[in-house]
Amino acid sequence: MNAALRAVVLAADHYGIETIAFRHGYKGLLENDAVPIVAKDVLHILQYSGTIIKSARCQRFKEVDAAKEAAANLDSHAIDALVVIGGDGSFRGADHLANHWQGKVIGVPGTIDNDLYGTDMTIGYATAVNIAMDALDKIRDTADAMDRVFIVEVMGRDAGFIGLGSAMAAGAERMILPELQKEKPLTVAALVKHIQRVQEIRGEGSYVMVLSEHQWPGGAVSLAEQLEAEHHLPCRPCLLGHIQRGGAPAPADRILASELGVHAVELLLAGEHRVMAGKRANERVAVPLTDTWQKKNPLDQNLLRIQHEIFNPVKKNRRTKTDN
Ligand SMILES: Nc1ncnc2c1ncn2[C@@H]1O[C@H](COP(=O)(O)OP(=O)(O)O)[C@@H](O)[C@H]1O
Ligand SMILES: O=P(O)(O)OC[C@H]1O[C@](O)(COP(=O)(O)O)[C@@H](O)[C@@H]1O
Repeated sequence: MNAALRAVVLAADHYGIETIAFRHGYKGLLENDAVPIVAKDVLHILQYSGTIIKSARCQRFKEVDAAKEAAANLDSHAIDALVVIGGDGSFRGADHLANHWQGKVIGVPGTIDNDLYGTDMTIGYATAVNIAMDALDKIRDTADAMDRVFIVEVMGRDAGFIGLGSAMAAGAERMILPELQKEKPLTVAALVKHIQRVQEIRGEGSYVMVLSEHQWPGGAVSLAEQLEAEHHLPCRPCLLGHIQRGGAPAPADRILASELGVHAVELLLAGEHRVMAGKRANERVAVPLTDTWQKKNPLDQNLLRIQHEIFNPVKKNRRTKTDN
C-alpha cells in the first residue's frame, strides 16, 4: 500500500497535481479526515507494508447517503479525482461514490488475495505468498523430523491464489482450495486415504497440507483434531493469519505498486474514469471497475494441474475409488 501511495503522490507531483489523502479510507472520507500529502511525506516508505494514511473497513459507506456525504466532503476540498487503492470491496465503493459524485475515480489493485479480474497480479499477493512459503518451509522441518501431518491455513478470502501459490512454492502434498472444493469437496475419508497412500509410497515422513481459509468447518484446528482423534494421525494445525499481511514487501510488489500508482495518475490525465489501473501480459491496461468484481479471475489452470496432478504423490490411475 505504501509503495502504491508513494507512486501516486510522486507521479502527481511530477505532473504538477496537488494531492490530499483521506486517512482510514472511506471512513476518513465520511469524517472528512483529509491531510495534504506531498512528495517529502512519502520519502522512504515503500519498504514498509501497511499504509501511513491508515485503512479501515467501513460498512456505512455502502449506503447512498454515505456516498453523497463523501461527495460533499470531496467537493469541499475542490478535489477533481480520487485514486482508491484496494480490493473488490474498495472498487465497489469507488463505483458507488461515482454514482453520486462528479469527479473521476480510478482504482489501484491492492489486495493480498489476487482476486480481481483484469490484472495478472494484485499488489500484496507476491509478499503474502512469500510469507506463506517461508512458513511452510519452516514447518516442513518439524514435520519431517517428527513424521507429522501439518495443516497450514492461509488467507485468500474466497479465492485460492495464496493457497495454490504457496503450496507450489513449498512443495506441499495437498491443497484444499475454494476452487477445488467447489468442483469436488474433499471428505475426511478421502483425505485420510490420501495421507495413508502417500505414507505407503514414501515411507514415513512429513505431509504438509495448505488449507485456504473458510474451506473447512472450524478450520485447520478442527480438521487436525479430527485427524488425530478419529484417525490416529499425528497432526498439527498452524494458522498463518495476519502475518501474511505484514512485513517488508517483496520486490515484485514494490515494483508493481510503483508502476500501477503512476499508471493510475496517467490514466486520470488521459481522461479515464471508473477504471482500474492494471497490468496484463506485460501491458498496462485500464479495466472498467465493474469488470474487476463481476468477471472472474480464475486460478492458473496449468499451475493447478501441475500441483494437483503431476506433483501429487498418489497417481490417479493408481488410486482407489475413495481417493480424491
Ligand atoms: N458494495 C459496496 N458498496 C459500497 N462500498 C463498499 C461495498 N463493498 C465494500 N465497500 C467499502 O469498501 C471497503 C473495503 O472493502 P473490503 O471488502 O473490506 O476490502 P477490499 O477492498 O480489500 O476488498 C469496505 O469497508 C466498505 O467501506
Ligand atoms: O483483518 P480482517 O478485516 O479480518 O480481514 C481479513 C481478510 O482480509 C484479507 O487479508 C484480504 O485483505 P486485503 O484485501 O486488504 O489484502 C483476506 O485474505 C482475509 O480474509
